Amino acid sequence: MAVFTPVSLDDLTQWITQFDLGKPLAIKGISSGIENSNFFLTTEAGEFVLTIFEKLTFEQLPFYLQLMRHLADRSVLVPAPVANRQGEILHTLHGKPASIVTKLKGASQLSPKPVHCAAVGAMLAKMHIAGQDFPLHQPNLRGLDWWLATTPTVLPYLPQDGQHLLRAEIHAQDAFAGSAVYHALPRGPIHADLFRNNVMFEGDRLTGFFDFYFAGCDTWLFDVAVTVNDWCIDLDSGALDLARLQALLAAYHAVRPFTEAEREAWQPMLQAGALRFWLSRLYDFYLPREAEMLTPHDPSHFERILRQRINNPAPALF
Ligand SMILES: Nc1ncnc2c1ncn2[C@@H]1O[C@H](COP(=O)(O)OP(=O)(O)OP(=O)(O)O)[C@@H](O)[C@H]1O
Ligand SMILES: N[C@@H](CCO)C(=O)O
Repeated sequence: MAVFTPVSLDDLTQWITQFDLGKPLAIKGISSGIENSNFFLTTEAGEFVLTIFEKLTFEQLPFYLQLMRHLADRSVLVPAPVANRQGEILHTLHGKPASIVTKLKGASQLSPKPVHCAAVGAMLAKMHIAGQDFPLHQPNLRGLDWWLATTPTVLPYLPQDGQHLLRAEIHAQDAFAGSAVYHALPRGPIHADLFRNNVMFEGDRLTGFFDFYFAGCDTWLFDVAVTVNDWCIDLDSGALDLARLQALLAAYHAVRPFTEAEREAWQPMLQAGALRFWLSRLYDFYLPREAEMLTPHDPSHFERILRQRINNPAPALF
């Protein structure tokens, strides 16, 4: 159960008239989300996803929704926010921020093969290029500043060897972020959470990226590292799967060639991608927010990935 704010067809009868979507025909709560109340909505115009935002505010949402609109307008496969007749894409329903976006076809591919990784790599590169002229700016809110602030909060919960690893890695990442190589990295809006459960496929055909609510402006290579650390690994050991890795990187590189600085930064960036999710999972595990509904993700998964990246450096980027 993850619909926090119920919505019925009756609630929509009047509300939906601000859009050119015809009459609402069916609405069904989606159970898998943990951040928002999501619904599949069928109207005379087709199928959509209605979201009521439970935590994000009216001030925070334009960056995410406008970014999706911007990318969709440039043929990147993402849900397109639907505007009302006034051209607005952020709405109010039951007193909370709400959006309607197009529904992606298909389902998540949770056991990806190289062909799926290649599709993800190519679309990610396309997304980075398409985001270059996006006019709004928001930093990656789960970037270095957040890692530095969160580390002392979670350190006391870790055993000695975990504390040692976390201290060493945060120190290394702080130094890396001050380096000339880091400052030479190309950057722009990134998804920043492109895990297997945030991409849809129909068979082997990618139909879209979704869940942009961790997006922000950061290095493109960080996005690639986060994506690789989920799509191109053996989930039990955290070890890289070279066939999937090669497929994702080659497809990305064919659309947007990696730069020399990115080649130099690849190893520390893979570690940064692992550190980010180790920290957020530690935080959610040891300091759960009030009224947290679901079991937090296992932090040790990303500790394993971080140790793997340190002990078994990835092949060089081409
Ligand atoms: N545009 C879309 N098209 C098709 N399905 C969607 C779309 N948006 C969301 N979904 C479905 O709704 C589910 C929950 O969405 P989403 O992951 O964005 O929610 P969330 O509340 O941010 O959850 P979480 O934080 O767990 O990722 C997805 O797993 C997916 O099945
Ligand atoms: N992808 C994140 C969850 C937030 O979307 C994780 O696996 O920790």
